[in-house]
Amino acid sequence: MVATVSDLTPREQASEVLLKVENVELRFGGVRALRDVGFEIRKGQIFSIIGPNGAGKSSMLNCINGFYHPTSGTLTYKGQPRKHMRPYVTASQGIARTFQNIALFKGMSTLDNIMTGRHLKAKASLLENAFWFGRARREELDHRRFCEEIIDFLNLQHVRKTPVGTLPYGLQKRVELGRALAAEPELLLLDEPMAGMNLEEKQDMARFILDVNDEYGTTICLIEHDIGVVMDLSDRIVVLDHGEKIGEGTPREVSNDPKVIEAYLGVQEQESA
Ligand SMILES: Nc1ncnc2c1ncn2[C@@H]1O[C@H](COP(=O)(O)OP(=O)(O)OP(=O)(O)O)[C@@H](O)[C@H]1O
Repeated sequence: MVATVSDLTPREQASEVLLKVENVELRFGGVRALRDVGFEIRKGQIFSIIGPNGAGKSSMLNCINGFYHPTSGTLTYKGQPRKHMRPYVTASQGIARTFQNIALFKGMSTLDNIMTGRHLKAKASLLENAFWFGRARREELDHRRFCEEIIDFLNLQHVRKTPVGTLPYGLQKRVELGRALAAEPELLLLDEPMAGMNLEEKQDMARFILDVNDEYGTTICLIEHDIGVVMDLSDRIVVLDHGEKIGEGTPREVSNDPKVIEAYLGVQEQESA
């Protein structure tokens, strides 16, 4: 069941629905990765999707960015229902993502990796780019300036020229966030941004996620197994289990929901004890 408006805070009620997911079903042969899933993400929210391994979280993110196409159900982004949209089209409409396993160009520098996030913003023609004159030259300089701002924002100045493959894991994750931000997304999908990080790296990443949401006004959809982080950051949480939505609400509502405790939070506590 999608949350009723009365469940939302006044700030959330005042903001428009950016993404509406209705009755989404996703099958891989006999596997039903998602079953009748529905929720709404409002502009400005930090929205999290949680649940045990194999619950369907990444599948949901892949449906949102067009990597998978739901077997049935509807995704409506900015009021427009979408049908079989490819990732580059969703990207051009303002949806960017990071991946569970870092997907960067390891031999390239931090700056060059972040610059790759700008390619959809390029308008210069092939000819202009080939000879690097006129619009191509101006664009390149603008993109570079924009990426340098992101590097400052994410505190990456000291590694701006370093090949990312040589950076510690936490910094690589931060570069990946920078590359996603370079696309100036309205909706940023983060797939386990804290995975494999130590406590200090997690605290840094949590701070950056809050700052991105606050300073850039970016709406965030987060998948994360670190429940402490999820509870601290999220405005709203949806809980999946075996492809089904078993709970939704504020962090407080979700953490007190017996169904969610039984399926996920209780198990998490036992594992970390
Ligand atoms: N490309 C695929 N082909 C076949 N089955 C898939 C595919 N992608 C996902 N699945 C199946 O769909 C189900 C949901 O997987 P998904 O990766 O979405 O779960 P998850 O909640 O993200 O898990 P985790 O927390 O371990 O990343 C699993 O049973 C998985 O094996």
